[in-house]
Amino acid sequence: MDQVKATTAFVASSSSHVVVDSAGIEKAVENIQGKIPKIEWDFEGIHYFDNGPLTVQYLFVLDTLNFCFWPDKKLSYDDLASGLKEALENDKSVFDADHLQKFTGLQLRNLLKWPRPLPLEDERIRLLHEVGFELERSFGGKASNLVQSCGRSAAKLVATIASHFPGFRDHSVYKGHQIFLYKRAQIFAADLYGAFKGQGYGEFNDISSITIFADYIVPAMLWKLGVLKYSSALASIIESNKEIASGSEEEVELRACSIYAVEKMRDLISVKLGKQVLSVELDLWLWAYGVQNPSLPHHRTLSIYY
Ligand SMILES: Nc1nc2c(c(CN[C@H]3C=C[C@H](O)[C@@H]3O)cn2[C@@H]2O[C@H](COP(=O)(O)O)[C@@H](O)[C@H]2O)c(=O)[nH]1
Repeated sequence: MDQVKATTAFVASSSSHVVVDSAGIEKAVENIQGKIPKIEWDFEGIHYFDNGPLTVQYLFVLDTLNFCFWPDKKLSYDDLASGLKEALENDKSVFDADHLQKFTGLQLRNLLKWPRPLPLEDERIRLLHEVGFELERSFGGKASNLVQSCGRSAAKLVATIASHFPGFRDHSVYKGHQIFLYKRAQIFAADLYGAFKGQGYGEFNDISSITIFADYIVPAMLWKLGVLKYSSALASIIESNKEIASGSEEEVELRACSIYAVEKMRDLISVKLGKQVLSVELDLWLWAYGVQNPSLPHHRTLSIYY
């Protein structure tokens, strides 16, 4: 996690298209007035939960596929979470490692009851195969063993996932430097923490080391709050729904500056309000408000990472 914090700080200090506005941060923190709106994990009531290892398997599959919904105007994260939940309720073996290795695009589509190909469907299938294969090879087929092997450390969980599963290596090269963002690996740790309410598979002694999950909703919310400012060229690209290339300076800045800005918000909350807040809590607040504002323009990048 130190790499995520250090490298995103480097982007924020070198950025050309996005500015992290300290006055905007001050204002956002003042407006919070000591109360970070408390959002319940699963506030939408769409996730599978049985308090056991099958929930861990469900969340790992969910976060393997937790990216790029926007190219289909109707598809959202909720369709994925609730579709996978229903599939698991109908067949408890659906996400067994041997099944994951054999999934086809059509099967995944049918499982989610989606009438047309999913965005980046071939990549989704490749990633399911990769996860099934590596879970079987190194963790007895079970995501719960992967979690248990990390001894209640969220940072170790993120590092272990990144080292075993290439599809989770959410890195970019920016102005010659490697930048670490790890959205889906971190959100898996946060989902465990949220679903199991910090107990059992969700107990981590270092949950405060996790940063926000740099997707396309949180940057849009930070922009709306005045925490992020865009160059006029970037603002017009986002407002006109033009695609931004994966790995471009603009894309890396949007994501990295979001992580850095929320870390700065945490620091300021600690100094001004004497409270320690988790990035997980700030992320859920920002994301929940962001998705409830569908008119909020967000950047569009074809990516398997978010
Ligand atoms: N930063 C952040 N990004 C998140 C989530 C979640 C869902 N987390 C669940 C966990 C607990 C809650 O109960 C949530 O339901 C999805 N995303 C991202 O949003 C985008 C989808 O948007 P749209 O196309 O409108 O559905 C896409 O990039 C997706 O990867 C989050 O929590 N934080």
